[in-house]
Amino acid sequence: MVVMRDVAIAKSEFVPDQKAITKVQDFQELPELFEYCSLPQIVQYVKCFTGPNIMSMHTMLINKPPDAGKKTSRHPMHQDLHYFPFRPADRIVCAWTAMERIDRSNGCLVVLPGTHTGELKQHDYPEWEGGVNKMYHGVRDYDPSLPRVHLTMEKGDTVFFHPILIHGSGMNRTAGFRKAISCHYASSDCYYIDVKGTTQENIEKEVIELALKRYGVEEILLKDAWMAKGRLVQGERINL
Ligand SMILES: CCCCCCCCCC(=O)SCCNC(=O)CCNC(=O)[C@H](O)C(C)(C)COP(=O)(O)OP(=O)(O)OC[C@H]1O[C@@H](n2cnc3c(N)ncnc32)[C@H](O)[C@@H]1OP(=O)(O)O
Ligand SMILES: O=C(O)CCC(=O)C(=O)O
Repeated sequence: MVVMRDVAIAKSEFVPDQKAITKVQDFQELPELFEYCSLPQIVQYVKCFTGPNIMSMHTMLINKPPDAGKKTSRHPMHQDLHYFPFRPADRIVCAWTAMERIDRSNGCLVVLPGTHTGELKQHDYPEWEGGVNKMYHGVRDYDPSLPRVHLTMEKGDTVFFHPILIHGSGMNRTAGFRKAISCHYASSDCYYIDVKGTTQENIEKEVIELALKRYGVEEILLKDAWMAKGRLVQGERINL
């Protein structure tokens, strides 16, 4: 399990540590949370994208904190495929469930409809004055005049979205922590790719640096991190 803190409050001496937590990732070893990934209400839709052999690849309990005044609670516009060294993209889907009412005031999801039919684009850190969270890359060039849809959701509402869809989330202007739970699924028939020489090289480099710093692991590729995180939800584990 990885606990992530908001860059603007991680080092604050005025904010208690647990109040800086912006998400808990990789909860696949925690049975109560992992139950979300096999809920029939979710899986019945997931399998329309993945087919019968379903793997959970990435899990998150997102706890977007009240913004500390630097707008770091925003999540830059991105395509999730940037982080994934497996294909095909059409066999990957994210389920994202609101754990309370979420609207523009507490930083709802923002999507650019139709962009899932495009290509994976170059991602880099956005040049934000107040700083940006580590490993929060943003899509470099997209048409800012494309229509945006803000997803207002009630508690328990779930969206399912494609990994090439350009999306992000806004600033939390409220005093509460905005909570959502999500799982990225893929068909176990998907296959790993080598990201060397692709736009994904920059995220692989960061993951390698993090693995060395945190776990002392020297020889690792992006796909090794994903192989270790993936769990079979239903069907047969084939490639992933
Ligand atoms: C490849 C990542 C997997 C995500 C795949 C997801 C695909 C789905 C779509 C998305 O979610 S897109 C966004 C994907 N990115 C992330 O989810 C970012 C996840 N980030 C983290 O989990 C943590 O921020 C991270 C593990 C990278 C923190 O790493 P560290 O181990 O370096 O943090 P640590 O708590 O040990 O603190 C080390 C230093 O960083 C600082 N720090 C802590 N949190 C930070 C933060 N959020 N940003 C920048 N700096 C941070 C901290 O103050 C400290 O500073 P000093 O070294 O100066 O003492
Ligand atoms: O929950 C959020 O604020 C954004 C989540 C997101 O963009 C993602 O999981 O890819």
